[in-house]
Amino acid sequence: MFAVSRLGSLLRRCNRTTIVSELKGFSRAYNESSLQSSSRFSVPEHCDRCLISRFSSFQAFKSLPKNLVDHTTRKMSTTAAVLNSTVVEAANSGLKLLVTKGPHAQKAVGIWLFGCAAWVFSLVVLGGITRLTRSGLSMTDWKFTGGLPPLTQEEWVQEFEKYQQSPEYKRINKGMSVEDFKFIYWMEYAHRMWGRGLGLVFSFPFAYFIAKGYITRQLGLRLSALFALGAGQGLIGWWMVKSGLEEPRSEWVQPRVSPYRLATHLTSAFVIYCGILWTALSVVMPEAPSGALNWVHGATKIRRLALPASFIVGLTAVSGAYVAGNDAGHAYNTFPKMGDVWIPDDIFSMEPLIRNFFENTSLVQLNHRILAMTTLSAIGALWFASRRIEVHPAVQSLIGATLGMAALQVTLGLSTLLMYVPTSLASAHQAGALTLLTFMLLLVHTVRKPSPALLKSLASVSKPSTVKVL
Ligand code: HEM
Repeated sequence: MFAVSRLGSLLRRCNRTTIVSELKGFSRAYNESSLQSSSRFSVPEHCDRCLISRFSSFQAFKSLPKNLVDHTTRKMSTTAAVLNSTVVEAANSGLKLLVTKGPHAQKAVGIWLFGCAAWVFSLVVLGGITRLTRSGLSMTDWKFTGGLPPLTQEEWVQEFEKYQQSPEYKRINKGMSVEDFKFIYWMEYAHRMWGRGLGLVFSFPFAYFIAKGYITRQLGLRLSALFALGAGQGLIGWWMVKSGLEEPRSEWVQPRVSPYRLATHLTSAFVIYCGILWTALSVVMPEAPSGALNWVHGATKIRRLALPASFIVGLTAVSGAYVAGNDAGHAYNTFPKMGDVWIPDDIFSMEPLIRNFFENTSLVQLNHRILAMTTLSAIGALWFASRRIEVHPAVQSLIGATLGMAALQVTLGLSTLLMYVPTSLASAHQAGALTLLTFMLLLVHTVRKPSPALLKSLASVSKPSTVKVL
């Protein structure tokens, strides 16, 4: 790594005198370097090769003594070979690569999976806006493969007539015009089609990569499970919408989807998102980034704190789904007190007791507040503890960024509540929850257990400071 970065700066500066002196140092450094015995598992093999060929064909070197250039090139090739054989060794001794056929395949599959994760992210946000603009109950039927929207005025009128039979029209939107109906219909239609689009964007490249032989059995099984979850998500979505098309229990109750089904739909979306993102990270980063052995020990300590913190973030997000599902954000629009009190007196007014946790506006909101504050404290504690732990600087920065995101998310949640749930803030708060989950996932992935091969090789390096960071 030392050599590659030296060469990189050499190529950038391109000044002949500097090049000559750099080259001499470069060559000397190679001879003396402990690099050949150090390990570096995720070596981008193609980069080494590409640098070597760039090095030997670089115009400015043509006028340099041939033996110097040849010597350095030979040394570089040897080092690359040593490093790459370490990769193979690592693979043979426990490092499981999810993608075969080299770095090009790894990159292609990684880009595809990160793209799919971004698609799911946007789908969740679009779903949130659909709910917040009360558009989610505008389509009164569902086909697995979808269908064309109404194209003529006559078809729009027919579709509108179907909507007029729904409890939402009768109790909330009575008197709505066809033009207004078109808006809510298009919102829901876009959400459904975006979901189906994900199915295509996921399955076609998946089939292609399988045909090319890039996907290992383990990755294939994992992605098939995620695909099944995605298909199931469509069914859950319709199961949720159906509950909103049924007549409410009493005439005083506003028609809305079941909070249980909404929470299931949202939680499943979070699980799919995290599953794809984790897999994408594992594809492009098959080995935990390490460095010196003491950083690996530090990472273990961070992992012990980060895992429970991630669990609390997940729980807070699910509790948020119940706040949304019960429209609980429209009550107690004050903070830190709920109205004039700290704890409303009706938090256990429903029978049986357990129902209060999922259906009682007061308790649902109180739970979300408590969990949100616990999340912020847990991440704050993680940040504080990490300052005393010797760990890779990138992990340190990631923890700082996660704490910043948690603070932003709490601010967004408070603003959503205090401003009576405007669509813009509420959907930013929802996107914030996903972003916070992304940070936590990235952190847990970065500090995951290194492979036995990496541990062994780090332990064999006597001077940690000579091991370069990737
Ligand atoms: C780390 C902290 C937090 C996380 C991870 C989080 C997560 C979530 C999630 C996932 C939702 C559901 C969004 C949707 O489906 O539209 C939600 C809704 C909500 N959250 Fe939070 N939240 C946090 C903090 C807070 C705080 C501190 C408050 C205010 C006291 C708050 C108030 C709300 C409200 C009012 C809603 C309902 C918005 C709606 O009806 O769309 N949240 N939260």
